[in-house]
Amino acid sequence: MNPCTTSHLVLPTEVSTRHKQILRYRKQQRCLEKYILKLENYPTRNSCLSCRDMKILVAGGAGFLGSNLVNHLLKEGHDVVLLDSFIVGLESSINHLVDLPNLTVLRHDITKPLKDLRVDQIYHLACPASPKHYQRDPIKTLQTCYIGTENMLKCALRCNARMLFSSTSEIYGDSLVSPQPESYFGNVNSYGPRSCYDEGKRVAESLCYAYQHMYKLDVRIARIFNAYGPGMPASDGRVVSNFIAAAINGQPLNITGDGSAVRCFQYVTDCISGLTKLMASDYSQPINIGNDRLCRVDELAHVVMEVATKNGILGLDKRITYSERPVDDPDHRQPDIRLAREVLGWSPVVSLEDGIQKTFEWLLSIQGTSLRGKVAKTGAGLVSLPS
Ligand SMILES: O=C(O)[C@H]1O[C@H](OP(=O)(O)OP(=O)(O)OC[C@H]2O[C@@H](n3ccc(=O)[nH]c3=O)[C@H](O)[C@@H]2O)[C@H](O)[C@@H](O)[C@@H]1O
Repeated sequence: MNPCTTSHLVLPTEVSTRHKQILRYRKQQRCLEKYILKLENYPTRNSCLSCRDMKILVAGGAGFLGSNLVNHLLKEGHDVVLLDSFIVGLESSINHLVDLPNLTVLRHDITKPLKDLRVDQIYHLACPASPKHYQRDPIKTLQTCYIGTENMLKCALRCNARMLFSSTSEIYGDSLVSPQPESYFGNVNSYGPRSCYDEGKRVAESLCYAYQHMYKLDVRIARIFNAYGPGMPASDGRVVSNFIAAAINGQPLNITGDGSAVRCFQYVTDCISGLTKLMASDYSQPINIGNDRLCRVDELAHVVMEVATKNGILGLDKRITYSERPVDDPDHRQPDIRLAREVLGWSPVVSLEDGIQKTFEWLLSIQGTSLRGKVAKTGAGLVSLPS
């Protein structure tokens, strides 16, 4: 047996690694200090909700929706604590923000207990959302949905903060009704490859309401339908970024299935405005946030090809390939957004064509941009960026 592989041996390199970890941990503790909850100083919920300078925690803040939300909240003048495990979320998605004084970035996996952060509101968006990512480690996805959500709820409880949970259209499964109203209970396969996400989000909704029931915690549930836009990396794996990235690279657009699956794609700024309106509202039941314009997947392919052609990428006509449809891929997904219109006064405003054009321009602009490693690690698995 190679003695170097036995676990009780401590090699010199490990000693120095441990030392570095301790130093990083101390540094991180110093950075965390200002967020440690002091109950006597804590403002009441009502007094802080109308302020523009709230401290807001965005879990999953380096993800596609999270990074767009952080951007928006910073522009609104809030202090933002961005928390992300950076397993799916990309450091590059927040590189342009890290120098801002009112942003703090923490590397933290929400399945681990959370330090006492003092915040007024929590947007809990931390979970891989692309089937490619959430199916890679279904156990971790389930843990993130259940344990992670419970850790966020406990944090909200300690702070007396309002928490918005990002649920999903996937909780309706392969829907038997269309469009899907919030009252529809869904048609979900509890053991298929998507179940870790679908059932995970369902149990997380249930957990949010259990906390509301038991502890009067103030929760908001947004069921988000197929968002896309700038900030969704080419590697995301969802259809819009896959199609646009393929078009930019002059590759065929690959449809999984026969192209007849129906989705409704919402542009990211519409989604963010839906989330912030929901957070500011008094409505605590689940609410659909989506665009109700129907689009078959093959129609989306044509929209992307048209946009690419307009932008000077030629020769894409009929460059579509087909491959096997994923198991349990929902046939027909369309949000019923009457409730969001009525209760939040919200409806999507960006057309599919405009949104695809903007996303196309963004993906084109970041081609060749390499990731800059601005986020420093700490030994405890938490990271703080210098503000
Ligand atoms: O973005 C979302 O809101 C949702 O995206 C996925 O749900 P899905 O609708 O399956 O999203 P995509 O992976 O983008 O697939 C949409 C359709 O396009 C097809 N597709 C996907 C990728 C691709 O390269 N080509 C392609 O034809 C899929 O088979 C599916 O029919 C996730 O499962 C949800 O968690 C998430 O909430």
